[in-house]
Amino acid sequence: MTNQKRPLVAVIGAGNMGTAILKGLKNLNKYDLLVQNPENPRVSKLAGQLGFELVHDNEAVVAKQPQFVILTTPAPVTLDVAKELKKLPASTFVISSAAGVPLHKLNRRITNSIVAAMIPNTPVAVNAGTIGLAMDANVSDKERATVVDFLSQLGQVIEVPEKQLDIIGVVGGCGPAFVDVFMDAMSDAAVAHGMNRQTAYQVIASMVKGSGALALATKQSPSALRDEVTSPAGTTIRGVMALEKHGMRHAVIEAVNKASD
Ligand SMILES: NC(=O)C1=CN([C@@H]2O[C@H](COP(=O)(O)OP(=O)(O)OC[C@H]3O[C@@H](n4cnc5c(N)ncnc54)[C@H](OP(=O)(O)O)[C@@H]3O)[C@@H](O)[C@H]2O)C=CC1
Ligand SMILES: O=C(O)[C@@H]1CCC=N1
Repeated sequence: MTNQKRPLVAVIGAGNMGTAILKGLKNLNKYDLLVQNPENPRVSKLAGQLGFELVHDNEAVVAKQPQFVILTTPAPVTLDVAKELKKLPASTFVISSAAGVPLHKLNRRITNSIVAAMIPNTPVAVNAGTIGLAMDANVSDKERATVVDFLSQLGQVIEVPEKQLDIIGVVGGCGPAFVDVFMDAMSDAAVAHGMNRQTAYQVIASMVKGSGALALATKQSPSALRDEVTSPAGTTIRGVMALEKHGMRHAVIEAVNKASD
Protein backbone atom coordinates (compact mmCIF):
# COMPACT_ATOMS: atom_id res chain seq x y z
CA MET A 1 0.00 0.00 0.00
CA THR A 2 1.40 3.46 -0.86
CA ASN A 3 1.68 5.98 1.93
CA GLN A 4 0.26 9.06 0.15
CA LYS A 5 0.98 12.40 1.78
CA ARG A 6 -2.14 14.38 2.65
CA PRO A 7 -2.35 18.15 2.08
CA LEU A 8 -1.49 20.18 5.17
CA VAL A 9 -3.90 22.83 6.49
CA ALA A 10 -2.72 25.24 9.19
CA VAL A 11 -5.13 27.05 11.48
CA ILE A 12 -3.71 30.01 13.39
CA GLY A 13 -5.76 30.72 16.53
CA ALA A 14 -7.70 27.75 17.91
CA GLY A 15 -10.48 29.61 19.72
CA ASN A 16 -14.17 29.22 18.99
CA MET A 17 -13.99 29.74 15.22
CA GLY A 18 -10.63 27.97 14.80
CA THR A 19 -11.99 24.96 16.67
CA ALA A 20 -15.19 24.90 14.59
CA ILE A 21 -13.10 24.91 11.38
CA LEU A 22 -10.77 22.23 12.73
CA LYS A 23 -13.74 20.00 13.57
CA GLY A 24 -15.18 20.46 10.08
CA LEU A 25 -11.81 19.66 8.50
CA LYS A 26 -11.32 16.65 10.78
CA ASN A 27 -14.71 15.29 9.64
CA LEU A 28 -13.37 15.25 6.06
CA ASN A 29 -10.50 12.94 7.03
CA LYS A 30 -8.38 14.12 4.08
CA TYR A 31 -6.06 16.78 5.51
CA ASP A 32 -3.23 16.83 8.00
CA LEU A 33 -3.88 19.61 10.49
CA LEU A 34 -1.42 22.03 12.05
CA VAL A 35 -2.37 24.62 14.67
CA GLN A 36 -0.50 27.67 15.88
CA ASN A 37 -1.75 29.08 19.18
CA PRO A 38 -0.01 30.54 22.22
CA GLU A 39 0.57 27.91 24.91
CA ASN A 40 -2.76 27.11 26.48
CA PRO A 41 -3.86 23.86 28.21
CA ARG A 42 -7.24 24.10 26.46
CA VAL A 43 -5.57 23.95 23.05
CA SER A 44 -3.14 21.16 24.10
CA LYS A 45 -6.16 19.10 25.15
CA LEU A 46 -7.89 19.88 21.85
CA ALA A 47 -4.76 18.70 19.97
CA GLY A 48 -5.18 15.29 21.64
CA GLN A 49 -8.89 15.19 20.84
CA LEU A 50 -8.70 16.26 17.20
CA GLY A 51 -5.23 14.88 16.41
CA PHE A 52 -3.50 18.00 15.11
CA GLU A 53 0.11 19.09 15.45
CA LEU A 54 0.47 22.11 17.73
CA VAL A 55 3.13 24.82 17.38
CA HIS A 56 3.50 28.16 19.12
CA ASP A 57 5.05 30.46 16.53
CA ASN A 58 4.50 31.37 12.91
CA GLU A 59 8.05 30.48 11.87
CA ALA A 60 7.12 26.86 12.47
CA VAL A 61 4.01 27.30 10.31
CA VAL A 62 6.04 28.79 7.46
CA ALA A 63 8.65 26.02 7.73
CA LYS A 64 6.03 23.30 7.27
CA GLN A 65 4.71 24.85 4.04
CA PRO A 66 0.97 24.15 4.44
CA GLN A 67 -1.21 24.38 1.32
CA PHE A 68 -3.85 26.41 3.18
CA VAL A 69 -3.39 28.72 6.16
CA ILE A 70 -6.55 29.86 7.94
CA LEU A 71 -6.36 32.88 10.21
CA THR A 72 -8.82 32.65 13.09
CA THR A 73 -7.00 35.04 15.35
CA PRO A 74 -8.65 37.99 17.11
CA ALA A 75 -9.03 40.83 14.62
CA PRO A 76 -6.67 43.23 16.48
CA VAL A 77 -3.67 40.83 16.23
CA THR A 78 -4.39 39.44 12.76
CA LEU A 79 -2.28 41.95 10.82
CA ASP A 80 0.72 41.28 13.08
CA VAL A 81 0.27 37.57 12.50
CA ALA A 82 -0.04 38.19 8.74
CA LYS A 83 3.30 40.01 8.74
CA GLU A 84 4.97 36.82 9.99
CA LEU A 85 3.58 34.84 7.04
CA LYS A 86 5.48 36.83 4.43
CA LYS A 87 7.85 33.96 3.68
CA LEU A 88 5.15 31.43 2.81
CA PRO A 89 5.54 30.10 -0.75
CA ALA A 90 3.58 31.79 -3.55
CA SER A 91 1.44 28.67 -3.93
CA THR A 92 0.02 28.97 -0.39
CA PHE A 93 -3.57 30.12 0.12
CA VAL A 94 -4.03 32.30 3.20
CA ILE A 95 -7.67 32.73 4.22
CA SER A 96 -8.47 35.21 6.95
CA SER A 97 -11.68 35.04 8.97
CA ALA A 98 -10.97 38.16 10.99
CA ALA A 99 -14.07 40.35 10.88
CA GLY A 100 -13.29 43.89 9.76
CA VAL A 101 -9.69 43.26 8.63
CA PRO A 102 -9.57 44.37 4.98
CA LEU A 103 -7.95 42.47 2.13
CA HIS A 104 -5.65 45.33 1.09
CA LYS A 105 -4.08 45.42 4.58
CA LEU A 106 -3.59 41.66 4.55
CA ASN A 107 -2.12 41.81 1.05
CA ARG A 108 0.33 44.49 2.15
CA ARG A 109 1.72 42.09 4.76
CA ILE A 110 1.37 38.74 2.99
CA THR A 111 3.02 39.79 -0.24
CA ASN A 112 3.87 36.36 -1.62
CA SER A 113 0.83 34.12 -1.24
CA ILE A 114 -2.78 34.14 -2.46
CA VAL A 115 -4.99 35.91 0.07
CA ALA A 116 -8.73 35.64 0.68
CA ALA A 117 -11.05 37.08 3.32
CA MET A 118 -13.98 35.08 4.60
CA ILE A 119 -16.68 35.31 7.24
CA PRO A 120 -17.61 31.79 8.30
CA ASN A 121 -20.03 30.77 11.03
CA THR A 122 -19.87 28.12 13.73
CA PRO A 123 -21.91 25.47 11.80
CA VAL A 124 -18.70 24.85 9.80
CA ALA A 125 -18.01 22.43 12.68
CA VAL A 126 -20.60 20.11 11.13
CA ASN A 127 -19.79 21.08 7.51
CA ALA A 128 -23.00 23.10 7.32
CA GLY A 129 -21.55 26.59 7.56
CA THR A 130 -22.40 29.75 5.69
CA ILE A 131 -19.22 31.34 4.40
CA GLY A 132 -19.04 34.81 2.86
CA LEU A 133 -15.91 35.04 0.71
CA ALA A 134 -14.06 37.91 -0.97
CA MET A 135 -10.89 37.90 -3.06
CA ASP A 136 -9.04 40.59 -4.96
CA ALA A 137 -9.64 41.00 -8.70
CA ASN A 138 -6.05 39.93 -9.41
CA VAL A 139 -6.67 36.40 -8.08
CA SER A 140 -6.90 34.05 -11.08
CA ASP A 141 -10.01 32.00 -11.85
CA LYS A 142 -8.08 28.82 -11.06
CA GLU A 143 -6.91 30.13 -7.69
CA ARG A 144 -10.39 31.40 -6.93
CA ALA A 145 -11.87 27.97 -7.72
CA THR A 146 -9.30 26.28 -5.46
CA VAL A 147 -10.37 28.44 -2.52
CA VAL A 148 -14.08 27.96 -3.22
CA ASP A 149 -13.70 24.17 -3.62
CA PHE A 150 -11.72 23.96 -0.38
CA LEU A 151 -14.16 26.05 1.67
CA SER A 152 -17.24 24.41 0.13
CA GLN A 153 -16.33 21.31 2.11
CA LEU A 154 -17.19 23.30 5.25
CA GLY A 155 -20.48 24.74 4.06
CA GLN A 156 -22.15 26.97 1.52
CA VAL A 157 -19.75 29.54 0.06
CA ILE A 158 -21.20 32.85 -1.09
CA GLU A 159 -18.77 35.06 -3.02
CA VAL A 160 -19.45 38.74 -2.42
CA PRO A 161 -17.72 42.06 -3.06
CA GLU A 162 -15.49 42.78 -0.06
CA LYS A 163 -17.66 45.66 1.13
CA GLN A 164 -20.50 43.19 1.76
CA LEU A 165 -18.46 41.00 4.10
CA ASP A 166 -19.45 43.16 7.09
CA ILE A 167 -23.15 42.55 6.67
CA ILE A 168 -22.56 38.86 5.87
CA GLY A 169 -20.58 38.82 9.12
CA VAL A 170 -23.65 39.98 11.00
CA VAL A 171 -26.38 38.00 9.25
CA GLY A 172 -24.36 34.83 8.62
CA GLY A 173 -21.66 35.11 11.32
CA CYS A 174 -23.62 36.47 14.30
CA GLY A 175 -26.85 34.90 13.02
CA PRO A 176 -26.37 31.53 14.75
CA ALA A 177 -26.27 33.32 18.12
CA PHE A 178 -29.51 35.15 17.31
CA VAL A 179 -31.15 31.86 16.31
CA ASP A 180 -29.79 30.28 19.51
CA VAL A 181 -31.56 32.98 21.57
CA PHE A 182 -34.78 32.20 19.69
CA MET A 183 -34.37 28.44 20.26
CA ASP A 184 -33.59 28.96 23.94
CA ALA A 185 -36.69 31.10 24.45
CA MET A 186 -38.87 28.61 22.60
CA SER A 187 -37.43 25.79 24.75
CA ASP A 188 -38.39 27.67 27.93
CA ALA A 189 -41.93 28.03 26.65
CA ALA A 190 -42.11 24.35 25.66
CA VAL A 191 -40.86 23.34 29.12
CA ALA A 192 -43.50 25.61 30.69
CA HIS A 193 -46.05 23.63 28.68
CA GLY A 194 -44.76 20.33 30.08
CA MET A 195 -42.22 19.16 27.48
CA ASN A 196 -38.96 17.89 28.93
CA ARG A 197 -35.91 20.07 28.21
CA GLN A 198 -33.98 17.58 26.04
CA THR A 199 -37.02 16.80 23.88
CA ALA A 200 -37.65 20.54 23.49
CA TYR A 201 -34.06 21.12 22.27
CA GLN A 202 -34.36 18.23 19.80
CA VAL A 203 -37.74 19.30 18.40
CA ILE A 204 -36.75 22.96 18.07
CA ALA A 205 -33.31 22.37 16.49
CA SER A 206 -34.85 19.94 14.01
CA MET A 207 -37.61 22.46 13.20
CA VAL A 208 -35.05 25.24 12.57
CA LYS A 209 -32.93 22.93 10.40
CA GLY A 210 -35.99 21.85 8.40
CA SER A 211 -37.24 25.43 7.95
CA GLY A 212 -33.85 26.48 6.56
CA ALA A 213 -33.71 23.43 4.29
CA LEU A 214 -37.21 24.14 2.95
CA ALA A 215 -36.38 27.80 2.26
CA LEU A 216 -33.20 26.81 0.40
CA ALA A 217 -34.85 24.01 -1.58
CA THR A 218 -37.96 25.94 -2.64
CA LYS A 219 -36.37 29.42 -2.93
CA GLN A 220 -39.71 30.76 -1.60
CA SER A 221 -39.63 33.99 0.40
CA PRO A 222 -39.92 33.70 4.18
CA SER A 223 -43.31 35.42 4.06
CA ALA A 224 -44.64 32.91 1.47
CA LEU A 225 -43.40 30.02 3.62
CA ARG A 226 -45.03 31.56 6.70
CA ASP A 227 -48.34 31.88 4.84
CA GLU A 228 -48.29 28.14 4.13
CA VAL A 229 -48.22 27.45 7.87
CA THR A 230 -50.90 29.91 8.95
CA SER A 231 -54.18 27.99 8.50
CA PRO A 232 -57.28 30.24 8.54
CA ALA A 233 -58.44 30.78 12.13
CA GLY A 234 -55.66 28.39 13.14
CA THR A 235 -53.09 28.36 15.91
CA THR A 236 -50.11 29.72 13.96
CA ILE A 237 -51.64 33.05 13.02
CA ARG A 238 -52.37 33.69 16.69
CA GLY A 239 -48.71 33.05 17.51
CA VAL A 240 -47.50 35.19 14.59
CA MET A 241 -49.71 38.07 15.77
CA ALA A 242 -48.25 37.73 19.28
CA LEU A 243 -44.71 37.92 17.82
CA GLU A 244 -45.68 41.09 15.92
CA LYS A 245 -47.38 42.61 18.98
CA HIS A 246 -44.26 42.05 21.08
CA GLY A 247 -41.95 43.50 18.47
CA MET A 248 -40.02 40.46 17.31
CA ARG A 249 -39.50 41.87 13.81
CA HIS A 250 -38.23 45.17 15.21
CA ALA A 251 -36.02 43.35 17.75
CA VAL A 252 -34.38 41.33 14.95
CA ILE A 253 -33.80 44.42 12.81
CA GLU A 254 -32.30 46.24 15.81
CA ALA A 255 -30.04 43.25 16.56
CA VAL A 256 -28.64 43.42 13.03
CA ASN A 257 -28.27 47.22 13.27
CA LYS A 258 -26.47 47.07 16.63
CA ALA A 259 -24.16 44.25 15.53
CA SER A 260 -23.30 46.31 12.44
CA ASP A 261 -22.33 49.43 14.42
N1 LIG B 1 -16.78 33.10 16.58
C1 LIG B 1 -17.42 33.25 15.42
O1 LIG B 1 -18.55 32.77 15.22
C2 LIG B 1 -16.77 34.02 14.30
C3 LIG B 1 -15.50 34.56 14.42
N2 LIG B 1 -14.92 35.22 13.37
C4 LIG B 1 -13.56 35.75 13.49
O2 LIG B 1 -12.68 34.71 13.94
C5 LIG B 1 -11.66 35.27 14.74
C6 LIG B 1 -11.59 34.53 16.05
O3 LIG B 1 -12.82 34.68 16.74
P1 LIG B 1 -13.20 33.68 17.92
O4 LIG B 1 -12.78 32.30 17.57
O5 LIG B 1 -14.62 33.94 18.25
O6 LIG B 1 -12.25 34.24 19.08
P2 LIG B 1 -11.58 33.42 20.29
O7 LIG B 1 -11.14 34.44 21.28
O8 LIG B 1 -12.47 32.31 20.72
O9 LIG B 1 -10.27 32.75 19.61
C7 LIG B 1 -9.10 33.43 19.29
C8 LIG B 1 -7.96 32.43 19.33
O10 LIG B 1 -6.78 33.06 18.82
C9 LIG B 1 -5.71 32.77 19.71
N3 LIG B 1 -4.70 33.80 19.57
C10 LIG B 1 -4.63 35.02 20.15
N4 LIG B 1 -3.54 35.69 19.72
C11 LIG B 1 -2.90 34.86 18.86
C12 LIG B 1 -1.70 34.95 18.11
N5 LIG B 1 -0.94 36.06 18.10
N6 LIG B 1 -1.32 33.89 17.34
C13 LIG B 1 -2.09 32.77 17.30
N7 LIG B 1 -3.23 32.61 18.01
C14 LIG B 1 -3.62 33.65 18.77
C15 LIG B 1 -6.35 32.71 21.09
O11 LIG B 1 -5.49 32.01 21.96
P3 LIG B 1 -5.67 32.05 23.56
O12 LIG B 1 -7.12 31.81 23.86
O13 LIG B 1 -4.80 30.96 24.01
O14 LIG B 1 -5.24 33.43 23.96
C16 LIG B 1 -7.63 31.95 20.76
O15 LIG B 1 -7.41 30.56 20.77
C17 LIG B 1 -11.99 36.78 14.92
O16 LIG B 1 -11.15 37.50 14.07
C18 LIG B 1 -13.45 36.89 14.51
O17 LIG B 1 -13.73 38.11 13.91
C19 LIG B 1 -15.55 35.36 12.16
C20 LIG B 1 -16.81 34.84 11.97
C21 LIG B 1 -17.53 34.16 13.03
O1 LIG C 1 -18.85 38.38 17.42
C1 LIG C 1 -17.96 38.57 16.55
O2 LIG C 1 -17.35 39.64 16.51
C2 LIG C 1 -17.65 37.50 15.54
C3 LIG C 1 -17.74 37.99 14.12
C4 LIG C 1 -19.01 37.35 13.57
C5 LIG C 1 -19.40 36.39 14.58
N1 LIG C 1 -18.61 36.43 15.61
